[in-house]
Amino acid sequence: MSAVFEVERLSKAFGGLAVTQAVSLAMAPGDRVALIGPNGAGKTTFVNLVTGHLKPDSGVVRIAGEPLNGMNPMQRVQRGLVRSFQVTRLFPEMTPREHLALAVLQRQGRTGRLYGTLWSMPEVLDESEALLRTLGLEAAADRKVAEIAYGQQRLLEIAFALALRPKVLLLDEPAAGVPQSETPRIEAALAGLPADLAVLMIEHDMDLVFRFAKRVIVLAAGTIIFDGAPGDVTKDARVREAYLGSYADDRSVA
Ligand SMILES: Nc1ncnc2c1ncn2[C@@H]1O[C@H](COP(=O)(O)OP(=O)(O)OP(=O)(O)O)[C@@H](O)[C@H]1O
Repeated sequence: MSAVFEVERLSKAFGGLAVTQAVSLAMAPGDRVALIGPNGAGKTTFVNLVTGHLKPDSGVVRIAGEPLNGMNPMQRVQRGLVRSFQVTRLFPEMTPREHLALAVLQRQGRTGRLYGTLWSMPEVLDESEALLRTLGLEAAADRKVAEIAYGQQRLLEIAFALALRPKVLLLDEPAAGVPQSETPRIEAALAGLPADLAVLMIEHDMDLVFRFAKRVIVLAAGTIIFDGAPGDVTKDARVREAYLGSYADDRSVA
């Protein structure tokens, strides 16, 4: 299948520090990829380059064949490249239903008209309702975000991203900080993501990586040192040295 997301020789240095070094990858619709690597490997910088929050020194990012060079983050969202909204960017006084309605309006380019007309737009409300149901957020739908559980806030991040109808979804540690009792719901939400969506998840929790990803990319010191099947990643000598040594040993004992 042809690539929906392509990164070609993306590079970025901060002063003398080369943080992203000629990184290339391609993903097809439906791919489930985990991006892992030690602290400081350059994962966040890579995502910021891709989303347009940072300007690369060189390289190209394409969505469905279209180069995104020079586009700002919002233009990239409109092309289908969506990073899951961060909890810290949710509005504490607004409800999940209101967030999702706003996301749908944003996608439709109608954010100028807010509350007065929002509640008389049945198609916006129906879509919000469907997302609330998909993510299991019905019970929290009309409570203030500040008052709902952290796990529900993280589910809302995913719902918000889906309301933007991404082709490529970048997820940043979707279960981090979530109490163990709530993680099964996050994992269920990940398992239920649209089948044709390409998902790139940055994750430190290797158990979650192994349950979610069909392919693992390891970044170390700004370069990709492994890109392959989850079953092979813990056997790879460079990966063991750079990152996963102790985890791999634990698994081989288990
Ligand atoms: N704006 C910046 N200016 C200078 N150096 C930076 C900047 N942003 C990141 N760095 C450096 O780039 C390197 C990669 O950082 P980055 O945050 O991308 O790594 P990471 O893999 O996301 O790490 P973590 O897993 O800890 O979040 C680090 O050495 C960091 O100090």
